[in-house]
Amino acid sequence: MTILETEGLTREYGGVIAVSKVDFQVESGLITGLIGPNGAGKTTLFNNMTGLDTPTAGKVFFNNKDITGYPAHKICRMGIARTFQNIRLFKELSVIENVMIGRHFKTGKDANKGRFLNSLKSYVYLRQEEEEIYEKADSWLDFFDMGSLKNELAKNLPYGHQRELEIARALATEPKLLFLDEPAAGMNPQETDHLMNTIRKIRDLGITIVLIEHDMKLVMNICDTITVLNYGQKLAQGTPMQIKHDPGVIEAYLGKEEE
Ligand SMILES: Nc1ncnc2c1ncn2[C@@H]1O[C@H](COP(=O)(O)OP(=O)(O)OP(=O)(O)O)[C@@H](O)[C@H]1O
Repeated sequence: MTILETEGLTREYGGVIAVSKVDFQVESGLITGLIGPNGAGKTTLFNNMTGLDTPTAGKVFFNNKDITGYPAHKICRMGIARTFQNIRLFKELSVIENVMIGRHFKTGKDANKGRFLNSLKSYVYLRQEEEEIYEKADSWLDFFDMGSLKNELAKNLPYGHQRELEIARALATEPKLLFLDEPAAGMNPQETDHLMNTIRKIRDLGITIVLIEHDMKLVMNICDTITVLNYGQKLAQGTPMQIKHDPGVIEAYLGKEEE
């Protein structure tokens, strides 16, 4: 079943066509890789599917609903979460507070509900909600084997843990679909191996994953399906094996990587 798709998605900046008429499909329950050389349009496509940017043409559908142009917070509440290429943690906050912020983002609307007249009721409600948010964040940290680090400041974590903490924060919004933008960037081989296991574990929870990644070992090992962009256009789509042997892909991308 297709959980998300784009139809003819195009994003033009002035004269630059960053993404051109891309039809991209994400199948529910799978890990989809999005690869391509630098400047191919991967992050632009991510931004246009997650509400950080609006396509100049084309459509985005989530569970068959047209979400083109929806703002990021609305898309998040519908069940799509993401991480970014660069680390965006609150470095002076604790590890668990960073995860709780993700959960607050999801529940924020309800927490503000009965603002004035129901202030006492809402105080009790917020206390309860805060405890639930803490418990939930705690269980996500256990999932990431970071339970013992929950009171550390985020800035004191080793790099690989910081990147995984960002994923934990995104998961705290309870998404059905998770976008990861270069999750292994800057990781050493041990950290990358740990990340691969983590991503598989997330998929096994039933969460659909789309990832942009330059690390070919990671992409080829964990993706069920891969889409390749080149100069803003879709060049190929298939299993890792099909992509590995696609002459157009080898010329545009993998060939260069193997040099
Ligand atoms: N806000 C913008 N204004 C103008 N041009 C942009 C903007 N964002 C992206 N571009 C251009 O669009 C093209 C695609 O960029 P994008 O960042 O999406 O590529 P990418 O595949 O994610 O690259 P990388 O692997 O290096 O992160 C590039 O030529 C880039 O310079």
